[in-house]
Amino acid sequence: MPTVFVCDDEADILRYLDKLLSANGYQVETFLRGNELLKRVKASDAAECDVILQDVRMPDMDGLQVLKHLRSERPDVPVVIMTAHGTIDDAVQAIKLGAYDYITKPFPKEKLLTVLDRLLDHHRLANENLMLRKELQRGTGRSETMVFRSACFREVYDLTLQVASSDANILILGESGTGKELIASTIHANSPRAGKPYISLNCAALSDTLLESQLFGHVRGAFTGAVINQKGLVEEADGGTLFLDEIGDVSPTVQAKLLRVIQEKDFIAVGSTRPRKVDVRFVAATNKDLVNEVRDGRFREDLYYRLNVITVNLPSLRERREDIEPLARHFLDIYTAKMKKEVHDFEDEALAMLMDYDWPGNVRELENVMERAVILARSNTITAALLPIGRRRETVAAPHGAAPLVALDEVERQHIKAVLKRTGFHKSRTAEILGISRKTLDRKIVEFGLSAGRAE
Ligand SMILES: Nc1ncnc2c1ncn2[C@@H]1O[C@H](COP(=O)(O)OP(=O)(O)OP(=O)(O)O)[C@@H](O)[C@H]1O
Repeated sequence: MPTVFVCDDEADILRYLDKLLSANGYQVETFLRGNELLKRVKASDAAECDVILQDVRMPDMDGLQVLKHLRSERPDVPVVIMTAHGTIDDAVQAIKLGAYDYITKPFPKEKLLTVLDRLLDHHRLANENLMLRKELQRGTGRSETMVFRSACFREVYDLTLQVASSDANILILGESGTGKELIASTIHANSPRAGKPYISLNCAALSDTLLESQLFGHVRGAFTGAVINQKGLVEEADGGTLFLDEIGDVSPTVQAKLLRVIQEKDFIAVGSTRPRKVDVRFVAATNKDLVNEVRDGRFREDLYYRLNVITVNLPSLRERREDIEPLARHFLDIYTAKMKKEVHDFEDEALAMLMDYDWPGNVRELENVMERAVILARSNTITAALLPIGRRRETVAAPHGAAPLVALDEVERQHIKAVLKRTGFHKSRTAEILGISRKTLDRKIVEFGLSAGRAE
């Protein structure tokens, strides 16, 4: 339930607002004086107050002064100012001082509720962005062990270390889950930029406008909801490395902006006119055939050449079956330690199944399978029954005319398949209809074996 702090020197109005807002799903705290409000806000933490509704005329303190203090004390809490009819100057001043919006008294209750609703939506979005940014950057500086036994992956690894020491931009190609992100962070960790930021961004996880503002930042007022200046990831990666995953999904507008920052080493924040200098090394990755994308006009050729100074090609897991067993043992160790379980080995049949399977989702799929197996394991060995691979999905015979009874994930698979078919395999549209992110859809396509050629 969102919390509103309301401050007005008229007790009747406070009572009215308290009743109105409480009845509409808000938690309300009221204050008759500006300094009481300030004291409470200073003592509150981020979770305690979502929005402040404040009268601009107050007996103890000038309302605009209160606003000024509020903004410097807690710039994260948006303030809506209430002004009297005919005092537009106050409203203008308040907006200049950083109020989110103003509302003129007397106002119809719907008007106030709409303003608050809209504000909380924007605020929620901004917080989600913040969480997303944290999520996106979670990989920063991680130094995971790279496990392999095959000669072909050894070559990839050697090339990775070799190119890491240069400052060239690098393009990593490989199917989903082959370890592109891991290679990117290894490049950074072994480069002269190692002590500087490593920032990773999945371009397909964000809408076009959000991606642009995440990358280049925005200035206050650039669009509705842009209440503060926001640094972009390009700027945050200054001096370090920016990893752009799923670069093949980037729109032409963002492609043009990326080309500029790579070529000119400067960028312009959304809503700004002033270019800013940065020094960033770009590592990009995709599971798309970029040459095809360039040929079909969906990806700029000049950007392709700028990013693709050196290419690292990651083989799929089925092309390096020698790596399956060491990887499976590696994930077994990780998840038994995590879940504090004593599972040390594989039944022969289980190992044979792992070796036989085609792994369309590559190392990520193997990791997921191992995590699940460890969770479900009841003894100290991984048995074939714990592995959801290579077995036919069971159906229960149905009475004449009725649909067969199938497992829930089969229903999910069929539904995703049907929507994909209906949209002509348009992934963004499909994800939108299903109400899931593009990334989740991609994962499910792999998991359910629904790639374009196979979703017949
Ligand atoms: N050689 C390896 N050794 C150990 N762990 C690995 C190896 N390759 C991949 N992994 C692990 O497998 C998971 C998937 O790898 P990663 O995220 O790097 O793949 P990706 O190619 O970037 O996937 P996507 O294309 O879906 O973004 C990660 O948890 C990663 O740490």
